[in-house]
Amino acid sequence: MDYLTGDYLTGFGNHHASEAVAGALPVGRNSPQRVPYGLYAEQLSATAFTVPRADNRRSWLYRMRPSAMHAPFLPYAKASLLRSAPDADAVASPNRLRWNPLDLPADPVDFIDGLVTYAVNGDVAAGIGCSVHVYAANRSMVDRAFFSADGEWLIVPQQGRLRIVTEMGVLPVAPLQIALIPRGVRFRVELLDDDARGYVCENHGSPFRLPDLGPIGSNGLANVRDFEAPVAAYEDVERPHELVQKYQGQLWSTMLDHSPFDVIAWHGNVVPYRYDLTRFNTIGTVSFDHPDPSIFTVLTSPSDSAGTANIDFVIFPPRWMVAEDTFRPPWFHRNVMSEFMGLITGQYDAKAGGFAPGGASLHNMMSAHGPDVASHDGAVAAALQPHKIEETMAFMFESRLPFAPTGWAMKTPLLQGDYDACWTGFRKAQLPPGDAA
Ligand SMILES: O=C(O)Cc1cc(O)ccc1O
Ligand SMILES: [Fe+2]
Repeated sequence: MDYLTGDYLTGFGNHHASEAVAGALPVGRNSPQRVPYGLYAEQLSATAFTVPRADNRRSWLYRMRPSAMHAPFLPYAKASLLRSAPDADAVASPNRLRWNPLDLPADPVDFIDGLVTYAVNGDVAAGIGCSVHVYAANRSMVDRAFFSADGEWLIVPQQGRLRIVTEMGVLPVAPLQIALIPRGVRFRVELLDDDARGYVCENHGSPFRLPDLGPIGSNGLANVRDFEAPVAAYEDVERPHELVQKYQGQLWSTMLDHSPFDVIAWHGNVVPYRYDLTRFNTIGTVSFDHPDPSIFTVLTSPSDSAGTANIDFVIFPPRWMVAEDTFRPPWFHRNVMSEFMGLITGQYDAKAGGFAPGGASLHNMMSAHGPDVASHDGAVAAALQPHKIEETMAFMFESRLPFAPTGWAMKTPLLQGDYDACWTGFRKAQLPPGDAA
């Protein structure tokens, strides 16, 4: 199948149904006494059974063997740099931090072994916060599959196209698209190009959903119809397969004597999906002032406190800048929320240099940040013609919980020792003489 073609089930939060073999999906009941073809029925719950109907998420999978048929998981044999909170080596920092892009590997490395955690927040066991990982890989996963019991995975490719094989079907995903793999869903990442690099937000809290639109109305931002889930697809492979899971921040592994991608049919609203960020209907000011970046929210994981997200996934897409008498780039600010940023392509309008595609930055709760000197001075001097910011895509994982950078993230030479320097040398404002207290 070509990576951009194929059939997809569209919409967000829908109850879908799909069968790869005619007659495999039971009709009128979830768990008949005898499932067609001797398949095994299995419910996958992403929310508690009793969550109110509008937020309740579960799917039914009809597979060749029950998932339960496996030997005990043992600690993963290789050293992994994946972490989740609490992590004794991850120490909260009030400092502004920025990293150069993660190197692409020289030795053969697949998606699982190419993952490293940059920052963690919340508490994985309590089901709050997230873990932010970056992957750099040059090999497809072969005869092995992965799932996270710790949360759903929002995958943001930065370089290299991926073919993500999941229990519910196949999702090709390229840079400027995102993929979401629900908690517990097994997947395998194959590379469609020589190398792949990207970001992952592992969400330990409530599943991502679309933000409310308020006065924007019934359309706009990420539109419901642009989310694509795969149709059922399976493989009938009887070869040893390694199944790796992330459980409470640690990797565990077991062996199966078959491929776990043996789901013939499924229905429900727990689905992997992809979304093309270039379809985002970007909205901005047509008068004055730089709006809060919440207008760029693609997905939100709400917390128990209304409007105060466990995590927001926010993008900074190409857009027209037309504001009059306005400092157009992001303003200086100190935020109660904490901001982890990455760059997929191009240049970010608050930073004239130093923030490269594949790099990352962290501005934690109440840390003062904003445009660097060059971006500030340029924006103050600019003739305010309509101007299009083009060929760029930055993003932010914004959370109510401060991020703790991992031990790896604080020790790596990718951490820029001189990041604070981008905010030195601002000229002092000149007051009229004689009015100081
Ligand atoms: O810090 C950043 O660059 C992200 C950001 C962008 C913006 O337009 C307004 C506020 C904000 O935190
Ligand atoms: Fe910010």
